[in-house]
Amino acid sequence: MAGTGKCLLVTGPPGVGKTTLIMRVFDMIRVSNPNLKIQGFYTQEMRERGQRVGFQVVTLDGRTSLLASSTVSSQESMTWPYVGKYKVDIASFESIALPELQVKDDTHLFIIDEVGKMEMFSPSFFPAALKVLGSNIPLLASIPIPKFGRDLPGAVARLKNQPGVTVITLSESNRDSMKEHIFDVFSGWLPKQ
Ligand SMILES: Nc1ncnc2c1ncn2[C@@H]1O[C@H](COP(=O)(O)OP(=O)(O)OP(=O)(O)O)[C@@H](O)[C@H]1O
Repeated sequence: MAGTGKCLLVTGPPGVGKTTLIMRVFDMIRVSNPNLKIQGFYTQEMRERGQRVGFQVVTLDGRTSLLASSTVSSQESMTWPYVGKYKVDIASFESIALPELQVKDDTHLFIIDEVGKMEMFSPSFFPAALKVLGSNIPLLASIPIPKFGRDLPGAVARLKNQPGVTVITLSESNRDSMKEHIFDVFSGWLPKQ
């Protein structure tokens, strides 16, 4: 790994606003220069009748795929790993996330929300994220801090320690000012219109 990455890593407890922040910054960047080629995905809750029933991955151009579900009961899902009450559909996640992490000559920015426990069940995901980091293409990513202070998986902790990675810890009091700060940092890294 060359360690030349231009990466901001947003961390914070569940629900503090990581996805919201990243999507707001994404919108600001897109408006500032609509010609940028931005790859990546964000992770979104799935709700039915007010209850959370799973998570899906959404690409930045709006395609969706299942990440994990508490209601799936097919034969196929018998072997899927559990995180809490959710079964992780690794194949579905990989089908949409891995192509987004392909480093291409004309990519300006990667967004990965999030590098979490469910995503880490894919053996190909973390190596792909490290490749993005080593590509010197700017990267905005999020990593959750687990609720009960358990250690992050080793690989995730490693990402935080890569050279070129700046960690931003989000709280309710700094999340609005961080939006401007992160946008400013990326504006300095990205081509102007
Ligand atoms: N700056 C903000 N002002 C007001 N509400 C916010 C803000 N950021 C997030 N929220 C609200 O907080 C809730 C959680 O936000 P979000 O999903 O972005 O958090 P998260 O840190 O990504 O959560 P998770 O770790 O579970 O993925 C949402 O309902 C969102 O509308």
